[in-house]
Amino acid sequence: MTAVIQAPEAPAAPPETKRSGIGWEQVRQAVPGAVRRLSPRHLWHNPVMLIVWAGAVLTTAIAVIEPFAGGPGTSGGTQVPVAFTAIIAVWLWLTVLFANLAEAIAEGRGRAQADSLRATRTSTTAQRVHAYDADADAPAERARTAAVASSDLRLGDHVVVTAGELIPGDGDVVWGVASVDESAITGESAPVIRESGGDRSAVTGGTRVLSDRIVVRITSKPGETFVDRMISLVEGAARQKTPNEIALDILLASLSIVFVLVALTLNPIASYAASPVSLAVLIALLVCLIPTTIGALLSAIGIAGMDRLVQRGVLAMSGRAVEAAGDVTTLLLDKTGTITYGNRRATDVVPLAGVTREDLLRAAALSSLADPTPEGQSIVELARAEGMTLDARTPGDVVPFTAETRMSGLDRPDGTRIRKGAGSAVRAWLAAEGAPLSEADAQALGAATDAIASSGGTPLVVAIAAPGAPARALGVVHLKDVVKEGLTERFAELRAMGIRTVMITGDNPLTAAAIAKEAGVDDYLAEATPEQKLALIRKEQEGGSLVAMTGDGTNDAPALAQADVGVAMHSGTSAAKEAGNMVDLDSDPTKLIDIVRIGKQLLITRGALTTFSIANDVAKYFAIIPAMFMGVFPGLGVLNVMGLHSPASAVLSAVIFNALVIVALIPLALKGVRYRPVAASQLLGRNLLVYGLGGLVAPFIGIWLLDLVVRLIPGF
Ligand SMILES: Nc1ncnc2c1ncn2[C@@H]1O[C@H](COP(=O)(O)OP(=O)(O)OP(=O)(O)O)[C@@H](O)[C@H]1O
Ligand SMILES: [K+]
Ligand SMILES: [Mg+2]
Repeated sequence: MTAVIQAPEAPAAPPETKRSGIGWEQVRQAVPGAVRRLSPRHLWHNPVMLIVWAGAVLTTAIAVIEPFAGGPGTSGGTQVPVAFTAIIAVWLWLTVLFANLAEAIAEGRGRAQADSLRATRTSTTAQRVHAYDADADAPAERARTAAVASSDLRLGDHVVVTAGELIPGDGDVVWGVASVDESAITGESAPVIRESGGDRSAVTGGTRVLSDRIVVRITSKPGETFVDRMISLVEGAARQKTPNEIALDILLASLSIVFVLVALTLNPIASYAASPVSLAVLIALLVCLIPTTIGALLSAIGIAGMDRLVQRGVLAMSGRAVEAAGDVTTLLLDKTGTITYGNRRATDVVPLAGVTREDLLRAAALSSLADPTPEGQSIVELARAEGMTLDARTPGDVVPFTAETRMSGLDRPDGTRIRKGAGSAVRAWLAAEGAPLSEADAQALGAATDAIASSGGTPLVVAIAAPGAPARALGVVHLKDVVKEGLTERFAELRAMGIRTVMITGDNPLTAAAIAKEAGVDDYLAEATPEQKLALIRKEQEGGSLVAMTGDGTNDAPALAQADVGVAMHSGTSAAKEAGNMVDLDSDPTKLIDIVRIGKQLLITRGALTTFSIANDVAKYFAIIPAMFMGVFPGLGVLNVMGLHSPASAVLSAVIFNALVIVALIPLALKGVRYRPVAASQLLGRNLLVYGLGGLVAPFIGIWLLDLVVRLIPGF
């Protein structure tokens, strides 16, 4: 492994996907695919290889006709060996084959994983809800269900899934909480919690419910599920060229055309002194000069980059996102569930003067009975744990929590209205009710919320407006959350990569500051609404930054869609997963370090091999031209520094070298060049030195060695 950076808790990849080098078995399995790709239909997308293919066809035709037209004759004034054209033709075909092999091996790496994913798509029976019985206590009991095949489920259907059953399709949990075994998809054997109301509501078809019972709303059609997308991703079927790849392709094609012209001008020059160079030699020379190395490996590099991400448990929906990750300068992270574990729970209540602890807790719990968020449910649990009895029926009109209002509540049938939420939101509500806080209350409330916030907790202020009495604040609920371990070191690594981390949260500035300090992020934005998150990303992008964002909530979705790299947590809501262009199966926000490293590695590998390829081609020109014409222009013999045996052996050696270089570089293309988090300029300098200089020197040594062997062939 070249990985300099390793996740402290590296997730276990499914066993069949644990692989680093290339085995013979992999090569053997790729050969049929490589042969199939010899059809021009497939090569159409690869202009450089298409030229080689056309050259191979032409040379083959010449080799077939030659014997009837009186042998190969002379080329550039020298006698050409009898088998010359045929051998060149064989090596040109091999050149195309090697290029195809690179791509086929790269694609083959995902096949085993695709097969095991396909196994999760087996049809199951789903308990589809067709009616509700309003008198039953809990939603799962109210549901009247009928068994249908999972393939018959439609968007918006509700299904009940009970412990031991497979979840029949992708969806969001709308009622209940369950532990789910997602190992079929993530390879991670520890069960995960999926629950309604919060940011951990998405479930995936083919995973198994281990405990309890949930109601799931189906969010994807059969055939368009997450697993379907995952399969086409790991198989590379959905792969499209990125704009960068297209640009590079155009550059390589233009270079090839220049070399076609160079090859064509050889004859008018040579013919002053001798008979023209044969067509087979011209084609061989052309293939040596055009950038075949990078042309052969370009798509394999892209596929391998995607594959490396899959190995780390990240599904990239586009190659473009992977490339963007390599250039990311700013990383925005959601606080709750991303930097913290995300199960914000009520641990305590702080009543204001003149309010009993019991009154405060009862009001908070009443307003939370119909609040499905984990925060709301935890308040009910706290009240029950303290011995309070609460009627479970929804008592009045629910005011649901939204990220915009930062508040939720209940309007009871007797006219009492209870609100709980962020301090600023509840204060504004009180003011709107015509009962702003008294000086003393404001001070006491401020002290209580500040104390909770500076410890990193989230304070929820509770207020009540009973009929006939002025509205008033009752006190504060303390929601506690825990910062994930090991974040500080990982953010430091990001800093070393030149990436600024910014935490964005809907929470108040004090809590945000405390958590930001504890987690070690560079900056934070507090009390951010979804619109502000979006605006922040736009602002960063306008300033020229490439922005990555990780998030899990529905309120993160617009920002995830706007970010250049939007990494949705697999545990998050369906909306978040739809909006982003990557999904992290392990729901680990620091995975972005791996994503950035893999993106950078992809860009560097492509750059390094392009440099090598072009340097190589230039060197080949100077390596073989002197040998080719030494018979005609004896002066050129001086330049034949390697003492190549004959023009024919020089050309053949160069063609063979050109083909073998592709094979030699397949492992590097698939594995990626080494990456360390150093300054970009340093990296560029080092790569130019290694791959540029290496590319210049390698042909001289390689062709010289091959010539020693080729000269043993009779006639050469
Ligand atoms: N169930 C709830 N009822 C009332 N108020 C809530 C509830 N949940 C959260 N709040 C308040 O709303 C604020 C915003 O919460 P929200 O979960 O939307 O933040 P966010 O934008 O997702 O940011 P982050 O997830 O990073 O904390 C919280 O800080 C809290 O004060
Ligand atoms: K070449
Ligand atoms: Mg959130």
